[in-house]
Amino acid sequence: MAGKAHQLSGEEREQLLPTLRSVGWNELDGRDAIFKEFHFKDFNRAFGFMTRVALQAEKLDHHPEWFNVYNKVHITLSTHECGGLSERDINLASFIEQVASQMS
Ligand SMILES: C[C@H](O)[C@H](O)[C@H]1CNC2=NC(N)=NC(=O)C2=N1
Repeated sequence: MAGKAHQLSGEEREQLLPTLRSVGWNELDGRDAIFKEFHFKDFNRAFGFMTRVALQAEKLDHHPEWFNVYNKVHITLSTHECGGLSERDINLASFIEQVASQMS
């Protein structure tokens, strides 16, 4: 991905996070990252969702930390390069929302 990621400023967070908060993303305690739990009808839907997200993550060279069991997918987003939240996480979260809305 082009350019170096920078950790979001307070002002950038005020601008970018409310939309994601309104659809269930929360900031973690003790770590500069965002988290959301997704629930699907069954494993096929959950894994289909993960497959689509994985292909985009690879394209963006920005990858989720995630956990799956059956129909549940827990996702944490953070940027290692800058040690916290960057615009890359916001962009990936927005893509993830688009995919989830098409899968559930
Ligand atoms: C070398 C490679 O470009 C980096 O390790 C990328 C890969 N995927 C990544 N994913 C996430 N979530 N954060 C990163 O900083 C990151 N960096």
